[in-house]
Amino acid sequence: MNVSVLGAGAFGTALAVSLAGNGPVTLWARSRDQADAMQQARENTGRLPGVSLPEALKVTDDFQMATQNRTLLLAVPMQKLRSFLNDHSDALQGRALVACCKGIELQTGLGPIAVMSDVLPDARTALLTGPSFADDIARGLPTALTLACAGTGLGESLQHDLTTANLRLYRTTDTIGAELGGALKNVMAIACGTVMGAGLGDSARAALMTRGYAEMQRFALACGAQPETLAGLSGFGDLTLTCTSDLSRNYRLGLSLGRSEAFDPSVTVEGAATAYAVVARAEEMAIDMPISRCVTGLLDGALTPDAAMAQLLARPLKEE
Ligand SMILES: NC(=O)C1=CN([C@@H]2O[C@H](COP(=O)(O)OP(=O)(O)OC[C@H]3O[C@@H](n4cnc5c(N)ncnc54)[C@H](OP(=O)(O)O)[C@@H]3O)[C@@H](O)[C@H]2O)C=CC1
Ligand SMILES: O=C(CO)COP(=O)(O)O
Repeated sequence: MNVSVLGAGAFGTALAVSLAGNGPVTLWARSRDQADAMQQARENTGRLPGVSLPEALKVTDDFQMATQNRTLLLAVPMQKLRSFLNDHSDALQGRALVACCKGIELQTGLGPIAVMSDVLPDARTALLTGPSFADDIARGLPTALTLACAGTGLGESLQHDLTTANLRLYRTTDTIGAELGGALKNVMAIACGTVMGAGLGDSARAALMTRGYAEMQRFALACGAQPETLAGLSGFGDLTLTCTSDLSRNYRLGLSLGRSEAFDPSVTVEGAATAYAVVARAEEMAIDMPISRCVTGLLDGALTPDAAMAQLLARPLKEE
């Protein structure tokens, strides 16, 4: 099995480390300096410090060389996916591409699979998503993910290629459900972090997670997702992880909002742009997304945590 991971951030590096347990893996970094430094130090000191890169993992900035392999994982942030595909469209046309990002594109309202198909109509596409911190995967801790692929044959072959000793992949053909579960849970994680940062309590977080899940389902089902997918690893599973752990960057952004503290803008926080994308699309579709709307209000500075919570509590009473 020959796999390349394109994008040497925290997640790309972690996946490459795990996959190297199966055989040779190439990890592509866009900067030559970064590729050289990683190749020499055998560590991604910037994004995944403390994890040794195994022998079977080669780091390069040579895109042509990296794309010789059969399976290509794309580990760049959601809002950068389109420009990455455009920059490398010649090499990626007609290939099997597995997106590893979570989110909805701000300009178009599309998820990762739809963006890949939009830019490269001949590509065969899949999505790897679900509850997993890069650090856990890289340290070989047990992890289960969802591999979403509309084509059963390609899905089975990717599931086989990308499963490792500690990384167990489940398969689905519901690409819409997998895309939306992974995108929306990040918005809910910002909300939950805010509640915890503001000291509003564990009970409030449990309420937000549950009503957030209802909101995720409402939106995803209206977009054509299957309810079982939302209840699986890519939806409920990732919601649980991200809303309860301060290893999550989305949750940590929320903590900062709750505490009125500054947050480093260079950190990848997918839920921020996705919140705006979801609210815009929900308005077009006349879907009620009160928690997502509050998250955009918090991000804008238009709402304080207390005002957001007061807004949610003052909504008309209804059946669960
Ligand atoms: N970290 C995690 O625990 C997990 C992350 N994910 C998902 O993985 C995706 C990536 O996140 P993560 O790796 O953590 O983010 P990081 O911020 O750690 O890394 C992002 C990487 O993308 C690269 N990049 C950005 N723009 C481009 C571009 N236009 N062309 C090529 N490369 C580019 C960056 O390169 P440079 O350094 O040169 O800027 C960097 O290597 C996100 O969607 C995230 O939700 C999913 C599960 C777990
Ligand atoms: O997606 C993740 C866990 O499944 C990682 O979460 P963050 O992007 O919030 O760090």
